[in-house]
Amino acid sequence: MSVPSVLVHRDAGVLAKAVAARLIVGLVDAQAAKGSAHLVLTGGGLGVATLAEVAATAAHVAVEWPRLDVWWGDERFLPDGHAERNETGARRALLDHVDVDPERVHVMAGPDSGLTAEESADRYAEELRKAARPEDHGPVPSFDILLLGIGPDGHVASLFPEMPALHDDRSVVAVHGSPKPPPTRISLTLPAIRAARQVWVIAAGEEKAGAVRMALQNSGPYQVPAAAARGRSRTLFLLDRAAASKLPPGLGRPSSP
Ligand SMILES: O=C(O)[C@H](O)[C@@H](O)[C@H](O)[C@H](O)COP(=O)(O)O
Repeated sequence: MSVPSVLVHRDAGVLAKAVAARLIVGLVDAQAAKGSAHLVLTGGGLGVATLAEVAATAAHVAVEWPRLDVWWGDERFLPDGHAERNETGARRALLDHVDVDPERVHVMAGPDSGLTAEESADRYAEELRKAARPEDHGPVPSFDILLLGIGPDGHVASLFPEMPALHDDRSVVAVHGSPKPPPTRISLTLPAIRAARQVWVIAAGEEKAGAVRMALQNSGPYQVPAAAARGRSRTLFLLDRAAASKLPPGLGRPSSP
């Protein structure tokens, strides 16, 4: 697993723009190398703001959107089209504005599908399994870039401290009793997250500073799930100054004036 690199930007607005630019280049590079790419999106305010900045960046046309597989790290178990679904935010911010192949936008089914949360998680795990190739050596594709927001409690995706999902070796699980509403969610597990080539943890605001520090100081993954958010070849913590404000000196190189 890769040791995290930390990049710090002036504020949340600059951070979202910088992550968007980095994401465009990362996808272009992955597609140049392999002909296609797998991207895992995160929910949350900063995750969606980043996608909106991708849509607003003229260079996004350099991404071959029809050859991108879009996944989610987690989803709120809400009906299709619900304003609080991570999918809804992503479609409004970006996916409705680029020519993605609908067959390659892999949605975590909500209750309107007739599935229970457990069945929805199982279906997603199967979709991931079908997309995996022998060289991935596992039940999920080697995601090129996997985005994660982080909560003040150190959660990533819908993996909250001390919850059973953290001990699950499947790739996708249903989460009940989420401390962050809504209570029922679908989430990739840590093994699925750690199958990614690159994991980017994005965070802005003072309220994330403690979680960011714990995530970078090798806390236990059950107390701080973000501490296990590591990519196979690269891990980035992309922060604004406020979210980086509790890092020990020397950790966190300012990336923008
Ligand atoms: O479904 C969700 O809510 C997200 O997947 C969750 O993991 C989010 O990324 C963090 O809680 C950060 O959210 P904010 O960026 O809104 O603080």
